[in-house]
Amino acid sequence: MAIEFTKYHGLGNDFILVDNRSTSTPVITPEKAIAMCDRHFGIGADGVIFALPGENDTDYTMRIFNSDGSEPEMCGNGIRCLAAFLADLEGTSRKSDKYSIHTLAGVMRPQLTFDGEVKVDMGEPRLLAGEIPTTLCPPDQKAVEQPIEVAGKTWEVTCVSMGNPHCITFVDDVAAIKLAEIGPQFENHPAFPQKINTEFIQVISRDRMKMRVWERGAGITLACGTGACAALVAAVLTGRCDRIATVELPGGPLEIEWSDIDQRVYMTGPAERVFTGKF
Ligand SMILES: N[C@H](CCC[C@H](N)C(=O)O)C(=O)O
Repeated sequence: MAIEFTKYHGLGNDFILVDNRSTSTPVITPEKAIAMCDRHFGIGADGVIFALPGENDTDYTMRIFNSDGSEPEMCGNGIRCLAAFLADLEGTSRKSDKYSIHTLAGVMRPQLTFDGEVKVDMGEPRLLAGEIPTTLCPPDQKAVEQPIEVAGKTWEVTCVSMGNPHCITFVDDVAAIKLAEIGPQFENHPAFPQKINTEFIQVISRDRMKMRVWERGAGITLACGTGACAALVAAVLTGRCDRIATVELPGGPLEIEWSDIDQRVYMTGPAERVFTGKF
C-alpha cells in the first residue's frame, strides 16, 4: 500500500514526514525507512519522522528512524520540521503556535515564530558519563576534554547528551577534518555503548562557531540540531563561548542558547517544506 509523505528539511538535514496520527505505532518498518531514504532508489532523506498521537497529555508524539533504520531518541532539525508539518496538517483548525511533543528524550516544545522559523525548548543537557553513555570516565563524572584514541591519533572530546549522545572535539580548522574517514571510527568506538554523534567545532568568537558533523545512523549531514545544542554546551563547559551563540553548519546557521536561568537549551532555526508524494 502506498504511503503518503511530505518532504521537509532543516538547513539541508532532510526528512520524510508521515502523518501517523491514526495509530500509535509507525505505519512503516525500519527496513522500509531505509529504502525510502535511499538517495538513488528511493525518495532520499536523512531519516523518516512520524507524527503520532500524543502520550501523557502531550499534543503529539514524534518517532524517527535514521536512514540506516536505527531509532534515535531525538532530532533537533526534525522536530522543527515536525512542527511545520503539524501546522500544515492542522491548517485553519490550528489553535496554537506551540506544541508539546512526546519523544524518547522527554517532552520537547517547538514554537512557530512570527518570521516562519521554529524555536524549540530542547530541555536540559545530560552531562554525566553514565547519561551519555560513555566509558571515557567514571559514570558519575562529566566527560569534559577526555582523551580518546581514534584513527591513530589522540583527540580531546567533551560528551553531551540531548537525549541522544554527542561527542564534541574543538579543532583549529573544521575544513581539514577527514570526516568520512574518522566519523565511522568515532561512531562505532567501544567507549560509546550506544554509538555516538560526532561534532567538530572551530570557535570563531565568544558567540560564533563553525561545525561539521558525522551523525550516528546517518553519516555526514548538512546540519544537526541536537549536535549544535551539544556543541554550545561543550563550548560553555570548556570556557570557549558564551551561553548564546550562532552555530554555522554547512547547511546554514542555528541560534542556540543554554539558559543560565532554567538550564534548558533553546534552538531557533528554519523548517522548509519541499514536496509531497506517495511511496
Ligand atoms: N542521527 C541522530 C538523530 C538525528 C539528529 C539530528 N539530525 C538532529 O537534527 O538533531 C542520532 O542517531 O542520534
